[in-house]
Amino acid sequence: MVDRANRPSALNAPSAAAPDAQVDITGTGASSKVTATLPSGESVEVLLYGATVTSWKSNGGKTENLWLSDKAALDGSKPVRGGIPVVFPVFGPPPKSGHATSTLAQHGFARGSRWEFLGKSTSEDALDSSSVKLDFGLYSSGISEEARKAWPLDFGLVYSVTLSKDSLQTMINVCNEGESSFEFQFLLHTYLKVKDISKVAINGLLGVEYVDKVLNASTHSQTDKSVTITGEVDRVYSKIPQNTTTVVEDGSPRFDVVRDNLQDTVVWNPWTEKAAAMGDFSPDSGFKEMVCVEVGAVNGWQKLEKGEVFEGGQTIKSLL
Ligand SMILES: O=P(O)(O)OC[C@H]1O[C@@H](O)[C@H](O)[C@@H](O)[C@@H]1O
Repeated sequence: MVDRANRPSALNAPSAAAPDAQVDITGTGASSKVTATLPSGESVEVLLYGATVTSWKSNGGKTENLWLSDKAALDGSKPVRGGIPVVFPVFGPPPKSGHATSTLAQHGFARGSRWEFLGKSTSEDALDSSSVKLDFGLYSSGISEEARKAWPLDFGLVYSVTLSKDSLQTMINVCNEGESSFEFQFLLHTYLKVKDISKVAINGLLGVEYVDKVLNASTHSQTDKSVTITGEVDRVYSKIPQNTTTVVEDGSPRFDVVRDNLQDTVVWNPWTEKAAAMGDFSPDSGFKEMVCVEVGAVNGWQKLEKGEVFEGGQTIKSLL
């Protein structure tokens, strides 16, 4: 169990980040964000609202890897359309009844809550001069009254975002701080930026079963080596045996998405009509420049007993 007294905080964290990595906190209220930049130019930006990573630049800061809608709300008025929203404690629309999450909003409350910046924490990786680790926290006491009423359970989340030269790692730590067990789902809703969706192939899912949300939630098996996107795609791949999913663009590997203690991956692209129907999705043609590859634990529920901790996440490697 995470000991509250020992949680890192922005005030008392030992400054173990890469010696020259620069970390800035800018903005106020719901628009506050933390930016970290490595001496070699790579950077990451995390909005405290949702602990949403809104930008990740590699290649000396020259290549943006995440798609962010031109109309994404960055003022805390609604979850961010783009970047990496954190989905917890339920994925998609919650079960209609009979589950503790039933009255929560789609994708839960974590992406719509203001997180705390806990600071630059010590870790072996962070001692490497080419990486910096930022920790964010969200606790039961920090969510809206409405969310607390809908899910009155005591939890602590610590979300760690580690920027290295060619990769970004995002890991969640979920702790049950209550007196009884609870169940949850978790997902990292990553919007990857691509140049041309017609040239994108997603590999690493061959033979995996998926639920196709576009085809009435029917179950299928991935029979092609690559998933290609030529229309709306909304698939939940489950129990994936291998940890790496590779996004290939124009024949060359562009991203490796490596799951850590997570077995599921959602592939989503809204395509023409769904994109146009979302008020915060812009430009309308933006679906041609993004694909969501969302790692998670969304098949069934993760159960945590009192005091137990779950850890899982991803490392995305930019292969340019
Ligand atoms: O509009 P939202 O709530 O951000 O959800 C976007 C999409 O998120 C994906 O994860 C879901 O599989 C889709 O069904 C959903 O449409």
